[in-house]
Amino acid sequence: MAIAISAEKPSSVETGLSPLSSPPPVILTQDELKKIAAYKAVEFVESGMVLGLGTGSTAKHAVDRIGELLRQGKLTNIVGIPTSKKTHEQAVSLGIPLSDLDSYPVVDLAIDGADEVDPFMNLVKGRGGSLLREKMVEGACKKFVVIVDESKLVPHLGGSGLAMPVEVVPYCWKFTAKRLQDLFEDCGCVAKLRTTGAE
Ligand SMILES: O=C[C@H](O)[C@H](O)[C@H](O)COP(=O)(O)O
Repeated sequence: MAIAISAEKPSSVETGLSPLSSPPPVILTQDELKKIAAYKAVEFVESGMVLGLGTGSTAKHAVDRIGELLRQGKLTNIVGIPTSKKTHEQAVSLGIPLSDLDSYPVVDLAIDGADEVDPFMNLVKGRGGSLLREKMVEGACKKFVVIVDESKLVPHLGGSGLAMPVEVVPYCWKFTAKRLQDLFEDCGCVAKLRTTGAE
């Protein structure tokens, strides 16, 4: 089951009041919108759950919130299964108890961001480099809550015009990149190795 939660910028409202008496418009940053959506998603979390912890700048807010609720004693007995090394480190720093799919092959709820969401809730994920682990953890969950801000909503997958993530094994990656590029050469796609810093 997949649920998408998105936060949209409020549209301006005509009030008929003079500009002097109108409150200033609330302008939320993209990060604030991500945080609002992430906090909403965490409302699905219940004590005792095994949770898939997503990766990325949106999921980070959800993991922060889960850590906060655990610290406050509002959530108890949670087991987190992180979808990346980065999320693992964040969860450890917040004191969230962690495990893996070997010990917990069924995940009650996973919360993660996405790169694109189409009107049918199909997703592009993995642009942050965590595609494989996300697929493993989120493929094992009973409920999947996807948190996105309005910039991720597209009329069709690929609609953002940004790179489509494909995870490959390191062995002969140039060979694989060439094969991939050849598949889509009619569209002028270029296969590029995603790098992080010097890696
Ligand atoms: O590999 C990364 C994940 O799929 C992320 O959930 C996705 O890239 C969205 O990341 P962000 O919330 O930073 O836009």
